[in-house]
Order: sequence, then structure tokens, then C-alpha cells
Amino acid sequence: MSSDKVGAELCKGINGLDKVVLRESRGASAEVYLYGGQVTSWKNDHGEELLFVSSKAIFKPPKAIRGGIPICFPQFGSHVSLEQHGFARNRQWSIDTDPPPFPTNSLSKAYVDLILRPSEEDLKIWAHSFEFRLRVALSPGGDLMLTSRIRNTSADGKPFTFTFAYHTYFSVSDISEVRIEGLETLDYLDNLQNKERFTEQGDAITFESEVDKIYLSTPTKIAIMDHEKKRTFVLRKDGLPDAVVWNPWDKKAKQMADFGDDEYKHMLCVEAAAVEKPITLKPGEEWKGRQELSAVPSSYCSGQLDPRKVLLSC
Ligand SMILES: O=P(O)(O)OC[C@H]1O[C@H](O)[C@H](O)[C@@H](O)[C@@H]1O
Repeated sequence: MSSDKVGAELCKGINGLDKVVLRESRGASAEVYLYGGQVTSWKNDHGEELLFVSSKAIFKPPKAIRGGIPICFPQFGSHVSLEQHGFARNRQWSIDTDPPPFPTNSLSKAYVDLILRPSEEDLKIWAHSFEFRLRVALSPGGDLMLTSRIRNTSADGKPFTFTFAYHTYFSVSDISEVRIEGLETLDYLDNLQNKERFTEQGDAITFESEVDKIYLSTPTKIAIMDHEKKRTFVLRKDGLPDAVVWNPWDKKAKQMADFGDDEYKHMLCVEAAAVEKPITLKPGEEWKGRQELSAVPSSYCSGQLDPRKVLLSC
């Protein structure tokens, strides 16, 4: 890491928590808290914030930070007897000063490598040795890239199984002006209806009430179009077949202590995930999951009414 303007700099964030600030030459930036290994800010080269973080977010252990990109591991949701979304999002990560070689095609200097290993206490609640390496990088054009590498380091010959999500909170102007393209006609599990399986009907997905769905085996590109902002987020993913879409809407919003009553209007979670088919790693095996985000003016995407064209042209 360097302390130059372009690159990565370790400094203090809210409540004295350590954070790494990434800066690219054209002005894009990102912030990553070591607490949770969590991205809490991603700004374009005009300094506009692209991620949502609640004004009521609590930057203090043991609560996970409400917003940005929490890491859900070793589980997404609450299937096994672990806390909801696992513990990676409320553990202290370390800077990985000597990560194993990282095949990368990016010329970026703005990146940081973090590592999470289980503590003695963690091993009591999830008895598996692992190394979780997370690279967060900004491309020269301002794209935000997260790569997770999870390795089974157990010496006892035991495999382990996990589910995973990059729980990304996008900042949007007004949820009623937003639509998602790339998920129409897919099957999903509806968390609001006992995880029952349905098939999405109709055109692009829009929002007028609470949504909590796990879309299964999705395309690798998903577009989130904010009409009022004239901005399109493009999410690209690899190793993560599913995509969770969540907005708590007004009633749930009021039930969350770390979320403002009206903030649901200005956020949308679209999360690259591996949920339906849990991943199993034998000792020595490694899994890799990537999420890449870009934000482009909507006018760059021709044929907005045709999702295939949008996804091809972005
Ligand atoms: O409040 P949290 O534990 O951060 O979870 C927030 C939300 O995360 C996901 O999107 C789940 O699908 C939702 O069911 C959950 O309410």
C-alpha cells in the first residue's frame, strides 16, 4: 500500500475504526472498513456516492454496519445455527500483507487485500479452519471489484459447506423510479413466502412494496436502472450463480433500529450470491467469487426497453 494520493491509505474512520481509502487517478474512490471487511463508500469521479449507508448505521461491534457491502459468510440468511448472514460481517479483518499471487488484468494501484481467519471463539460456533482473502480494487475507470478467495485450511481432513453473498446496498434516487433488468422470467425463492419457489413474470422488475427474493441461476450481468438519476449500475459476477433482491419498504424499515423510517426509498440491495447450492470445500481446496460494479449514465445504454440490448451495450 502507498500513502500517495492514488492508491490505498490506511486511516481512522467513524468511532476510530480502521479503514482503507482507495483513490484512482481520475477521482473515483472507495472506503473499506477492517471491521467486517466492509466497503462503506464508492464514489465516482464526480465525487457522487454510489452506495447507500444508513444515517443510523452503527459503526460499533458487534452490530454489522447497515449499508455498503457487508460480506455474508459462512451463511447467507439463517439456515444453520449461526447468526443471520454469518459472522464475517462483524469480525475484525486484517490487512493481508503477503497475499498469494493474484491473477489480475487490471492496472489499478488502488486496491487492498484483507484476510479473515477464525478466532478460538469462532471455532466454537463454526468448527472449521479457513482463510478468507478479500481483494477490493478500483479500476482506473472507477469500477469497484471485489474478489473473495476462501480456502479450507483444516488439518483434520474435514470438508466444510457454506453459502455466501455480497450484500450490496445501492444508493438510488427514488425506489419507485428504479428497475432491474436481467432477472425477468427467472425462478426465485421468496423469503416473504417461506422460501417458496416462483417464476418471475412480465418485464423488468420494479418496486412498489417489500421485496425479499433469491433469484436462481441468473445471468452474470444484471442492470439496475435509476431513471431519475439517469444512472445505470451494472453488476457483473463470477462464481456466484444467484442474486438476492431486497428492499424492506416502510413497515420493516420502522422495525430496524439502525435504519431510517424513509430510507427504504433511497436504497436497493442487489446481491451476488451463492445460496441455493451451498459450496463445499475439502481441505486444501479454494473457492473464488467475484463481483464487479460499474455505474454509467443511462444514456450510454442503448435500447433501454430491451434488457438484452442494455446488457450487451454496457
Ligand atoms: O438485517 P440484516 O441481518 O442485515 O438482513 C437484511 C436482509 O438481508 C437480506 O437481503 C435478506 O434476504 C433479508 O431477509 C434481510 O432482512
